[in-house]
Amino acid sequence: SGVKTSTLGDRVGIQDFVLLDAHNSETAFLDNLKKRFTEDLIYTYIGTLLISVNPYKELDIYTKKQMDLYMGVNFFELPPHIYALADNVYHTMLSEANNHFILISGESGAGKTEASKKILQYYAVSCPSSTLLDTVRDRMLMSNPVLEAFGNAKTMKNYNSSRFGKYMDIQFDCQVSTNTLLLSSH
Ligand SMILES: Nc1ncnc2c1ncn2[C@@H]1O[C@H](COP(=O)(O)OP(=O)(O)OP(=O)(O)O)[C@@H](O)[C@H]1O
Repeated sequence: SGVKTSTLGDRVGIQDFVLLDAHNSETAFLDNLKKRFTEDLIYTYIGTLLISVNPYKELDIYTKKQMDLYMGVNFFELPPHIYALADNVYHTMLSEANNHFILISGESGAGKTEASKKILQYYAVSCPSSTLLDTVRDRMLMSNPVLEAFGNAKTMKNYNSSRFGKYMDIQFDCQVSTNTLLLSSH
């Protein structure tokens, strides 16, 4: 089949496509995604890239407990998760002291907006806290409904489709707290 069972974590199919024997087989690739998806495992890595399949239902994987679990953990120690990616980017930024970006792409309804919200929520919870920062964070998280109210529309593919591209710039101060969020629409 070209798919071998991982010995780590969730054990359904393979968690990282780098381990797929049939690395040039689209069928094996899709089979693995499907196998994991039917077990509600929506995330799979290709090395440090993360593939996400929209579950179109609420999953119990975005709790504070899950966030705590992924904080500061080695990328490949736990099952693939968007929190692992967010955490990895954050810590790489700290250790390399330079800018990093997360590029989220996919067709309409793929779950890009939801993914960006999960990342923001993760940073809101995992970064150091103070009264001022909490205010900035709340504003940051609450900016989404405002932008969606102006820029989203119901389409055939997505009942809440963003009709604009989104660029978010999260700036951290030297105490590595979230500082500012700049948004621009095109
Ligand atoms: N991780 C998730 N868990 C549960 N539901 C999700 C998840 N991701 C997406 N969805 C569901 O799918 C819908 C569409 O997702 P989203 O709006 O993020 O897509 P998009 O890729 O941003 O689409 P567009 O390009 O049209 O704006 C969401 O409103 C939500 O109902």
